Amino acid sequence: MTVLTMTPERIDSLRKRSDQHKFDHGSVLVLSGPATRTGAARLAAMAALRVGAGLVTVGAPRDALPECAAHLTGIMLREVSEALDLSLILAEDQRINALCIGPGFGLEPANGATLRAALATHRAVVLDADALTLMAQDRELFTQLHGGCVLTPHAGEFRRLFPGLGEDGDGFTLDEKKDATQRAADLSGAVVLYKGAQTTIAAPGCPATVLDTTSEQDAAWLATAGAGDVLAGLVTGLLARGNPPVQAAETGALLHAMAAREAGPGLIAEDLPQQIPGIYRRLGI
Ligand SMILES: NC(=O)C1=CN([C@@H]2O[C@H](COP(=O)(O)OP(=O)(O)OC[C@H]3O[C@@H](n4cnc5c(N)ncnc54)[C@H](OP(=O)(O)O)[C@@H]3O)[C@@H](O)[C@H]2O)[C@@H](O)CC1
Ligand SMILES: Nc1ncnc2c1ncn2[C@@H]1O[C@H](COP(=O)(O)OP(=O)(O)O)[C@@H](O)[C@H]1O
Repeated sequence: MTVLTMTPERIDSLRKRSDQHKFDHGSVLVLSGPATRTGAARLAAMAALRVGAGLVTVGAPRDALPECAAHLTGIMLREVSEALDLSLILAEDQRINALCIGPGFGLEPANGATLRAALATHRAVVLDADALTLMAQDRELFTQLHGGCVLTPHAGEFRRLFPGLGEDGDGFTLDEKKDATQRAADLSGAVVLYKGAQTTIAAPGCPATVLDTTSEQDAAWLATAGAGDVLAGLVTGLLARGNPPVQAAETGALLHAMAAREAGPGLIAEDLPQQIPGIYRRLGI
């Protein structure tokens, strides 16, 4: 079994060199839901910025712009009210090289069109939460997935998106979870990061890797609202920084668990991105 560790190569890939500027570290766009539902996207955006993406922008519907502006400082803001807005932004700004869609996004039918527009550009994209549910409801969207996509389902989302592959009432052994993750990656053509105390990650045609935190009390505190949104942002930031999708998923999961250890019992989602500087310092980055 391949167990994930923070190897010297992984640590090296996280460094910034003195001859680089912000655009060398990629540009992220995180799509938000409407007013009163912007928190999840903001958590993801903060995580993407902390992990080292050069620029991070939240794309939000018009009614959500004041709420986002009141909360965001180092993160930029654009209006994305419909699919056309996203297509125009992505056509105009070729530097945006990683997207995050799903946290707090909403399940309105028009969001399916926005998701389709994102997939059509073949940009690297993390699909989480509502993006996964939208794809479960519209199988045509599922067929648009490509090798630059990373899917980050929890058990409920996995069951919806991959009927017949997810856990039944008896739960999964680790081998069963690995097998389901590999099959899901093969079916979707995307990297699949299946969340939980045992996180399994697979790329199409490759065996799954495992991050097992079942014996860790601190990691159990990740069972809190928004922790998954932070993970989605970490992976998106790592994609923007040029990591291949499977490496971005693996390094993101490792940093997420390290952030939980660092923050400890009582942690809430907002605490997780703030742990990254301390973790990087201790890793010698
Ligand atoms: N700060 C914010 O703004 C936050 C905003 N958020 C946003 O809220 C939106 C809804 O997302 P969501 O995940 O809460 O709900 P949903 O898609 O209905 O799935 C939940 C159902 O699945 C099932 N289930 C099974 N296993 C499970 C598991 N391991 N973990 C969790 N669920 C599991 C479970 O069913 P049960 O097991 O109870 O039968 C449950 O009924 C989404 O946009 C998200 O980004 C949140 O991120 C929080 C912070
Ligand atoms: N008991 C646990 N032990 C370790 N990690 C956990 C545990 N419960 C949840 N997590 C992690 O916390 C995150 C929760 O994500 P998710 O269920 O999508 O929550 P949200 O939608 O509220 O952000 C995932 O990364 C998951 O692996």
